[in-house]
Amino acid sequence: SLNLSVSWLGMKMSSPLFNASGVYCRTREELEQVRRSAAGAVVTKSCTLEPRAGNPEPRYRRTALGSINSMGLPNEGYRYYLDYAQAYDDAKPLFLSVSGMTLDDTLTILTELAALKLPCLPEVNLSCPNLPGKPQLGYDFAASAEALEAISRRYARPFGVKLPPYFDPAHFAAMAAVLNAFPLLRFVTCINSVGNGLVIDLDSESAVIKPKGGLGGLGGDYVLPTALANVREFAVLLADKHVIGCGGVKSGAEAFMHILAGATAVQVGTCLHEEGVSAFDRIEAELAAIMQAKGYQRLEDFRGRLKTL
Ligand SMILES: O=C1NC(=O)NC(C(=O)O)N1
Repeated sequence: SLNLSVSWLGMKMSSPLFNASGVYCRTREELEQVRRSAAGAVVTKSCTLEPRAGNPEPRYRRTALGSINSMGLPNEGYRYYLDYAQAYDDAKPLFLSVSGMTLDDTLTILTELAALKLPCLPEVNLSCPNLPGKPQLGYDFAASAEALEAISRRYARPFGVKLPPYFDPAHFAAMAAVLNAFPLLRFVTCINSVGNGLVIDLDSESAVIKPKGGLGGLGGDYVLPTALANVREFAVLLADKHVIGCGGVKSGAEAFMHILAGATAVQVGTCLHEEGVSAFDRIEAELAAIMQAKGYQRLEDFRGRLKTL
């Protein structure tokens, strides 16, 4: 029979699917819905030192090809998520997404996380594209190296990062060189939304979201090929690290593609936002059907085995 489980970094996931940070994970009610669902893990909304209301609305829109968002890191503040993690008593892995407004804030949050000696791993967000005036850290290789150096020294435990999409082999190589210098960095999640797209409504002749003149991060069908390329490139370039796939997953087919490209596990964002947590059951069943049809019993049978022409 089929086995869709994933064992990595001392954790076991019964399904390779879980939520993308930011979706179904701001409040404990949402987190509990994901925990009780068929998802194999749970990740929290990126947290900051203080609670944040985020950007003015409208700040999220579904479109025919996916989504655009400029949420602006609305969250309950890091203590809320540490409290949730302390009370969390489930075999399903819990990841804590951290996105301090400054490196110091991120280090403060991580230091308090370390002190709690919880099993949950941090996913440090280097890629929020929606803070007016703040560039995505992941596009500044020197600043990324500085942050990873400080985290490795101060947190000094296994951690992961959420990366922005890159679009040039020189950038894949440059960021891989930075990431490979940090052995405590055990996973990268590729990708965050494709930053600063502009969706225009023809009838109203207007942008569809309010922040930043309508600029926002793209998700869904728009980003699948970019997400797959980033998963593939970092799966090849990073030595002894896991790549978590994120971007454009709406069925078993895209989940299969992410794993074929090298993903250890796969996050679902836009599709989860639109469909709800039943998406995990559906996508998992579709993935199993594809594996069955191809004669694969386990994810290891095809993970990373993308062919080229
Ligand atoms: O990292 C992020 N990516 C997004 O696409 N949106 C959120 C946000 O704006 O809070 N953050």
